[in-house]
Amino acid sequence: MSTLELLPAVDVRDGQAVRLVHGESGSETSYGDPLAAALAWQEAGAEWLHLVDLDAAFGTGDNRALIAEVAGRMDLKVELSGGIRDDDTLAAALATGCTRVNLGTAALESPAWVAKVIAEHGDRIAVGLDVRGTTLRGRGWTRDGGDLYETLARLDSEGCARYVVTDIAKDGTLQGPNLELLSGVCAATDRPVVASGGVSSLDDLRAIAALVPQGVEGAIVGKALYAKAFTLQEALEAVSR
Ligand SMILES: O=C(O)c1ccccc1NCC(=O)[C@H](O)[C@H](O)COP(=O)(O)O
Repeated sequence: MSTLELLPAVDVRDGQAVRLVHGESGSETSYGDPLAAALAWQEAGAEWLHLVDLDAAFGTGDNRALIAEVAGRMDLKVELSGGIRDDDTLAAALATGCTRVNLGTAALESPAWVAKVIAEHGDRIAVGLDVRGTTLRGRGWTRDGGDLYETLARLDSEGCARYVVTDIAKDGTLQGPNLELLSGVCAATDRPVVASGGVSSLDDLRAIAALVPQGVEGAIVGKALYAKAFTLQEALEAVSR
């Protein structure tokens, strides 16, 4: 059985590392300098960083220069998310040298463009399936965007390499991941799944790791690390086999 990958999260709003509750704009808790946070996860042994431009996701500006600086300073693999919706924003994201980008809104609103960039960039494109129940949400998780399983079937047929699955009701709440949702998505696709939202404890990570045989490849951890529920070293140890 292979090890669950861990992706500590650095979500950037107005130049600061923050965490939101349910992804809602205005619910920010600030955790200071994004580069310092990213370097801390890297020094603690992270192999991945999940880096989000929340302003770009919400349409309240962007942190493009800062995101490029953080990504450029990392020796680890970077997954870049937030507001990547067209050729310009995709080119800027890929030019940071990140390992892959995570498309959200575009997969709901611009399916033809997403199919094209999946064909062009393959494994460098992941799609974020951000849901309330089984309804997808786009535009910084503020607008409904269709049915999870219908969209998943379409993206599978277009060759999407991987999905980042977030239960918005859990995100930033420290209430534990939605294991049922993760199992449901894994049953519906043969592509790897990255779990996101709600991790609160090492037991949550062990529960997600138990889904690796079903197709879960990784877990994003945000609030729990900032709240010091456990250290990254403890998390890496908990999911290594
Ligand atoms: O990833 C996005 O594009 C995004 C857009 C709008 C709101 C939030 C967004 N991402 C949030 C995250 O990726 C979180 O960092 C992640 O789900 C961690 O959640 P948690 O462990 O519950 O803090």
